[in-house]
Amino acid sequence: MQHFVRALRDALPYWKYLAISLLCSVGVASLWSANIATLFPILEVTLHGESLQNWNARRLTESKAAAVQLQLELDQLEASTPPADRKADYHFRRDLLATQKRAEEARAMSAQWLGPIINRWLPTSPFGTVALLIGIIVASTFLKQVLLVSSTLLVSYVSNRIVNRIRQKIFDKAMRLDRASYLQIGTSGFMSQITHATEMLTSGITSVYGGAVSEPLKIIACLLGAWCISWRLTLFSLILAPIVAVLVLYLNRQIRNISRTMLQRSKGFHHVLLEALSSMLTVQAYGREDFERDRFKLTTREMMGYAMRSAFFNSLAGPVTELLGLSMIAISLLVGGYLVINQETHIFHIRMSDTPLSISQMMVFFGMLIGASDPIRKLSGVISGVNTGTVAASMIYPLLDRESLIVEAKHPQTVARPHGLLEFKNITFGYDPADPILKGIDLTIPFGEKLAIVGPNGGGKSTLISLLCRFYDPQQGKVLLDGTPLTEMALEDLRGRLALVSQQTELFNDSVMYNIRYGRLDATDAEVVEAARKAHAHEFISAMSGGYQTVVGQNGQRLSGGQRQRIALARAILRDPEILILDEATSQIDVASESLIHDTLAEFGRSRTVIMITHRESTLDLADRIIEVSRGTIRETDALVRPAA
Ligand SMILES: Nc1ncnc2c1ncn2[C@@H]1O[C@H](COP(=O)(O)OP(=O)(O)OP(=O)(O)O)[C@@H](O)[C@H]1O
Repeated sequence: MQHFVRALRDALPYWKYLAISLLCSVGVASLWSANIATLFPILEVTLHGESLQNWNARRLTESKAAAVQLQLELDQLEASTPPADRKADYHFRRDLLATQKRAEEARAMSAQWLGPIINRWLPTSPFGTVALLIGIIVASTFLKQVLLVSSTLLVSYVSNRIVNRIRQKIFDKAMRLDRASYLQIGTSGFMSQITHATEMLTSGITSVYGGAVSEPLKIIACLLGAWCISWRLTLFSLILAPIVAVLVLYLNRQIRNISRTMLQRSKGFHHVLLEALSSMLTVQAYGREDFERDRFKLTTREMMGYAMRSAFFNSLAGPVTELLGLSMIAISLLVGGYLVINQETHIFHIRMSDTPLSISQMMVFFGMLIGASDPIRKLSGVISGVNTGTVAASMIYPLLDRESLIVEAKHPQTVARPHGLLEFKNITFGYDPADPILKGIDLTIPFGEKLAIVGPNGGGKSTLISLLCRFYDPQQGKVLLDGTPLTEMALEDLRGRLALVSQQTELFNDSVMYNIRYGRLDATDAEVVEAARKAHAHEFISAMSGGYQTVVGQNGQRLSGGQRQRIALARAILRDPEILILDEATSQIDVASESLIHDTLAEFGRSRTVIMITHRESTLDLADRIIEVSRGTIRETDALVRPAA
């Protein structure tokens, strides 16, 4: 719940909108009960066929006379001496007379107060009065709807603003989180949070700032109206409320549990969806369409099962809360009917009213309870909204609070541009610290060197590069640029010096121009073309019908593997980095093109450090030095791997 409260607190910057919405809700609630209260004069006028002026004057006279009469009775009673065995009756009667006298005095006072208003503003004919009151009801209903729409729009605006901000924060978190944590949550985890969880949160916030304020206000306004007629009867009619509250609490817990499970399963649902759609080639090549369809069907069926359970408990919430409304009305109908028919003030020796209730009072009392039962029913929707919001917030906020394991330096140090020396000092690192991949690595790379890294699959070559990019920090030892640990440099500064062309070429589903320019966003078209020329990509790009505006498809799937690699290389060249990292970056490029690219790299590499991970012997020709990474250790070797001349 505390996370949901945080989401609600996020609305504080929009307090003006919420304050206006609250005022609208107060207006709606007041008009809601006022409309019902207007029934009273209509009934009085219709039942007695007299004008309101007469009715009020009669009420004033009758109440004054009744108060005088009650005072007389009270005086007589107090003058008498009660027998010893009737003392309780004596006190009861005296209290009753005193209360009734006070009630009649209050009624006389209200009639006196209302008199000038009624005389001045209301028509004198009974029908004119009824017509005017109906006109007032219609106008106030219209005003109530305007206030309702305004309040709904304001609350929707605020909840959508909050949720947009939260979506943005989750996205930012995905961008800034360290790689280990990112992989742990997974793309599907982030997708489910950004889509499903935030949607649930919107519904929760809207419920609280919308229904959780306006519906209870309506209930309070109506119960207050009923309270004014008979507070004892109002309390009596609420006798079943505690039982209903226990049932609602039980349903709440069920709905919350199901919502939590649904949200967790939605991650699996996104996972299956993402995996199947992004690996379509493998799915189709292996004829696994039915297999994937079944997998998807299973997750959707599972989701549907939970959705049905959620619908079941949510649909129960309506009848349960309606039970409260119904019980209120049924009890008050029974008791009220008895009191009015017999013109009594007590039932089963329990006092329900000070003076016997009139038919009009009883009708308005019922009207108030019926008026309260509708928002009580709607409250069930609010409760389920709050539940789903609570669950969503309990998933979202821990993610937002998650700190990246890659900590930004508080006081970043500056390193010369270009740097002079890159060092890996006594590096030990494992994705699982108990199982190190790199063990006590020492490596020094002077600026301008072209270093080739070779070694068996899984030896730790890419891992070494990940440490240089600070995707991970080593458990032991340091990576240093000119003696400054990378952990003490600004991350932006460090990564601004690097360009990585990784094994899995990642391209965006946009134009070739966009993909190359991603290396340096302010590059001109001419610079992009120049970079493409250096990567020997210009020829094939120009040959395409759209040229540089050709859209490459999702992850560049409309291009060949070698073409994708050349675009990625152009992007890295455009970045003009201090350290160019090529992780099997030319593995799919044909031999003729590769030798041309090597010429480019030889030229381009003169003013920067180039680190090449490669299994290709031809690439080794470019290197000034070759090292082998195997089983977590490095071996510096020239003769071992360099092919014989
Ligand atoms: N994110 C990760 N989480 C856990 N283990 C990982 C992760 N990435 C790599 N590994 C493991 O670390 C080891 C080294 O992997 P790495 O990618 O560094 O090898 P490599 O030398 O680059 O291999 P290749 O030549 O096949 O690219 C492997 O055993 C791999 O299973």
